[in-house]
Amino acid sequence: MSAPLGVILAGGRATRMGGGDKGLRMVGGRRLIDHVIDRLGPQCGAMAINANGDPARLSEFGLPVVADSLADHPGPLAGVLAGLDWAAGQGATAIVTAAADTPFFPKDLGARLMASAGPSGLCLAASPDETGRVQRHPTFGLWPVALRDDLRAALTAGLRKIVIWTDGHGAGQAVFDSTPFDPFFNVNTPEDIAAAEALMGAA
Ligand SMILES: Nc1nc2c(ncn2[C@@H]2O[C@H](COP(=O)(O)OP(=O)(O)OP(=O)(O)O)[C@@H](O)[C@H]2O)c(=O)[nH]1
Repeated sequence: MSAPLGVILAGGRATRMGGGDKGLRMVGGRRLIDHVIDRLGPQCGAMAINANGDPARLSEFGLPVVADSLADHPGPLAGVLAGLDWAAGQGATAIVTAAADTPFFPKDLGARLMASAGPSGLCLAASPDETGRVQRHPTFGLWPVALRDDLRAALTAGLRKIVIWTDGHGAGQAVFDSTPFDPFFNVNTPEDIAAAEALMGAA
């Protein structure tokens, strides 16, 4: 199987950050999306960024910027669908998604998702939280292009919660270690930027 394509989910309103594009925030002297590109690039074929609004503001990364294909559908699932539509146009069979606000996600994300995929080819990443309970991270997943019309129909019918759809398709789960810190730590607030910079040396 050829390597999946990579899609960086960079939509959303970033209300906890005070608005704007979270992916353009500086962490350790670089934009969050730069960190994500560095991690995802070696794990996939071509990459694209998904975001709403004017794509020109994200053109500096030199990657295609794909807008959500379903207007007015809040949440990252619309971004996953837009990524699948883009990948279909490239003749690809699957995408790996990564959130633009998560600078330390695992360097073996794509390989582990592929190794743990369910029969439909779907897989989500997960990691234990501070209580030891395994939490899924639905913005980090392996998504087969063959399911895009099914996803489009579900979203059009009002689906909001990713895991309802992935559970319905027997998605696999790749569980990553959370020590010394959770690699899916994401930057939501200005305080999280400081926390990410403190972690930078350890990542
Ligand atoms: N395409 C798309 N992606 C989204 C949307 N909402 C959130 N995301 C992505 O989903 C991931 C998690 O986003 P959140 O932090 O929960 O939401 P947010 O809107 O970015 O931030 P808050 O407003 O502070 O909750 C990030 O990668 C976002 O870029 C959306 O409406 N469309």
